[in-house]
Amino acid sequence: MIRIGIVGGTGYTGVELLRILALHPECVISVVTSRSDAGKRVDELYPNLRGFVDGVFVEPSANALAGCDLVFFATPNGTAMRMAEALLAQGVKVIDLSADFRLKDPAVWAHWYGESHVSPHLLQEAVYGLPEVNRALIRSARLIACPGCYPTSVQLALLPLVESGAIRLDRIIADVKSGVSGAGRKAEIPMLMSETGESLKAYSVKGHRHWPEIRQGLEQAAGQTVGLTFVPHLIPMIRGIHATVYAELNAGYGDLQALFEERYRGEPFVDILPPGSHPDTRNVRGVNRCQIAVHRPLEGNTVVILSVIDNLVKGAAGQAVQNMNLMFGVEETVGLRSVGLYP
Ligand SMILES: NC(=O)C1=CN([C@@H]2O[C@H](COP(=O)(O)OP(=O)(O)OC[C@H]3O[C@@H](n4cnc5c(N)ncnc54)[C@H](OP(=O)(O)O)[C@@H]3O)[C@@H](O)[C@H]2O)C=CC1
Ligand SMILES: CC(=O)N[C@@H](CCC(=O)OP(=O)(O)O)C(=O)O
Repeated sequence: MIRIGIVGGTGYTGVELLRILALHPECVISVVTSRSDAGKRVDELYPNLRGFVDGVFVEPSANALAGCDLVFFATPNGTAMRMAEALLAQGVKVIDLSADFRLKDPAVWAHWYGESHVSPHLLQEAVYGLPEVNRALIRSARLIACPGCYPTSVQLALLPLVESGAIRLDRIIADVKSGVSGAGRKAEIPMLMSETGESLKAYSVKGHRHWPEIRQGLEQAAGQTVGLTFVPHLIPMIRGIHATVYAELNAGYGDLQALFEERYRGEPFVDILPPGSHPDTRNVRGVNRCQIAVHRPLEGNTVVILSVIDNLVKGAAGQAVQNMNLMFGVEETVGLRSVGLYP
């Protein structure tokens, strides 16, 4: 059995990890941390876990986590980079759901995250945990940087086009909407129901920290620089991400539906929908799945890709468990097979 530690067990991605891991046959949840709820029973804070998760939250420390085989960080940016090294030195593997190890260049990381990176050498070692790209590297990694939620939806939408040279790389547009759980559980006025409940707005148009992450992934796939406009939006739903991605086709681009079906053939968690489909976030709610549809509008030389995920599952905790399965030699889909809720 894999002995699991979760740092940040009271947050939205933390409790989603608990929900998935509670039913995982190869895991035992050994340590779950919280500073503000230390001493409280996990199922007192989250009664949905009654009968599935036993134990109390404990204060986070390398000592408390040392007996684990694997520690997930479901913490704000800037936390894992301060604790990962001590754990790795004790032979504990680490999967970070935050952005601490996603960017390879420490200067770029410092620019977008507002402080210097405290473990820059680990940026080189960390494997970007997008299994549809890095499956072989993930299997032998001891430190995984789980992709952000927006970057997961956008990269999966674009990889077949970028890898095959089907589109112009200098004018890609990603228009992406997120539910409010993407901002986490912390209390903030802009996230109140009365602020977001009947309202839709874009934000960070000038630059969002997921922009360099998406670009890094696309540039690795293309082998050259890309030009990307990324505009995130906050929409009045709890879970879900809907990406609408626009790109200009190059001459001789071929059958796009076949391109996507071929690229993701055998991928357990990417579902290419039939031609003409319009994916809906509710169909992936609570499941580790990305549904994608490829469209050619009537006019122009544009391809439009629609991509939906649950930000807390394929965009965070589910993808983290997918990585765990690969790292520990467990069949990739174990603990992750489920069907979305409808309606
Ligand atoms: N929400 C989402 O859709 C997604 C989130 N992510 C990333 O995952 C990470 C977690 O997100 P989310 O679950 O939404 O966040 P939340 O704000 O909901 O939860 C954060 C958790 O971290 C703990 N925590 C906060 N500060 C520290 C600290 N300094 N040391 C140890 N524990 C700490 C909190 O508990 P306490 O303060 O009691 O210790 C809490 O349990 C973030 O980096 C986020 O960007 C990634 C993809 C999607
Ligand atoms: C809706 C919303 O606020 N979303 C978050 C991004 C989600 C996320 O958690 O991103 P990281 O993992 O990179 O921190 C935001 O825009 O800041």
